[in-house]
Amino acid sequence: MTELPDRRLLLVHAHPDDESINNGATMARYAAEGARVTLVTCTLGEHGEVIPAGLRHLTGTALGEHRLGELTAAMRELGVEDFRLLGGKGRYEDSGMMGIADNDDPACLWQADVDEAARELVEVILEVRPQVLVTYDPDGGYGHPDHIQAHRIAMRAAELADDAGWRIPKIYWNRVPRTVADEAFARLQADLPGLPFGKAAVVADVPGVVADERITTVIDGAAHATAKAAAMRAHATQIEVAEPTAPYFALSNELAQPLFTTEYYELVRGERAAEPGAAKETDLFAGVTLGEAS
Ligand SMILES: CC(=O)N[C@H]1[C@@H](O[C@@H]2[C@H](O)[C@H](O)[C@@H](O)[C@H](O)[C@H]2O)O[C@H](CO)[C@@H](O)[C@@H]1O
Ligand SMILES: [Zn+2]
Repeated sequence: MTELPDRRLLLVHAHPDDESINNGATMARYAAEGARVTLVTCTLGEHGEVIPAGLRHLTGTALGEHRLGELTAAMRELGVEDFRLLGGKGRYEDSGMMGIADNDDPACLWQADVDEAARELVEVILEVRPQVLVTYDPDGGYGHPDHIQAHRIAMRAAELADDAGWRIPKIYWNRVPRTVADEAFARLQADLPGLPFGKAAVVADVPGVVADERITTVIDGAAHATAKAAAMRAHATQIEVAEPTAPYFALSNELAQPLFTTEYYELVRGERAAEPGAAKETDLFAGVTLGEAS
C-alpha cells in the first residue's frame, strides 16, 4: 500500500466554487504545509447562472465542462492537486435551487440514493484515509438541495467507512460565528459605495451562521488571502471578487458579501483539542494521532 502523507484532509462540496468560498484559505494553508488535501465535488454545477456577459452562451453541459475548467484553475491557485468528482465526471447533475423542476430530474444529485452515493465516497475515504472530513451542516449551509445532499452523503459515507476499515477521527461542518458576520456586514455597509456591487447581502444570506459558542475551530488564513481571492476569481461564471485588497465578493445575484480569510468550523465528531487556556482549536488536526498512514 502506498505511503501516505501524515496529515490528510478530505472536503466534500456540492458545486465547483463552494470549496473556494468556504475553505479556500484552509485548503491553501494545509496544502502549503505539505498535508494531503483531497476535494470531492458532487456535481459540475450545470444549472448555475453565468455572470460575464461574454460567457452567457454557456448553458447546461457546456457550463458544467466550463466550470470543471474553473475548478482546475482554482485548485492551481490553492496548491491542491487531488480534486475529484463524486462517482466520476457527470455521475450526478446539479439539482438547481430548491423548489424548481430541475430538482425532479432523475440524474440530479437531489434524486440520488444517498447510500449508493455514499459508497462512491467510501472508496475515496478508504484510499486516502483522512483524519479530518469537512462538509456542510444538515441544511447545507443555506438550503440548496445539492448542499443538503452533499452533507447527507458525506456523513453517511463516514458511517459506512467506520465499518469498512477506516474511522475518520474528526468531522467538521462549515460555520460562520454570528458576531463575526454582524461586524463584517457593518463594515460592508460603510464600504459599499466604493464597491462594484449594487447592493449588499444580509447576514441571513451567509451559509452556516451560528452563535459564537458553537464554533470550535478557527483557521487563520490571512497568509493565504491572496490565494483564496484568486481561487474565487477563477470561478468567474459564479463569483465576482472586488479589487484585490477589498475583502468582498458577489455571486450572480450581485449582492456584496464579506470574503472571509479566517475560516470557522464546528467539530461534530472527535475530541476538541484546543491549546491549554485557549477556547477554540486553531488546527483541524489538533489532537489527531498522526503516523496512522498505511
Ligand atoms: C454558491 C452556490 O452554491 N452556488 C450555486 C447556486 O447558485 C446560485 C443560484 O444560481 C441562484 O439562483 C443565484 O441567485 C445565486 O446568485 C447563485 O449563486 O445554485 C446553482 C444552481 O444549482 C449552482 O450551480 C451554483 O453553484
Ligand atoms: Zn454550491
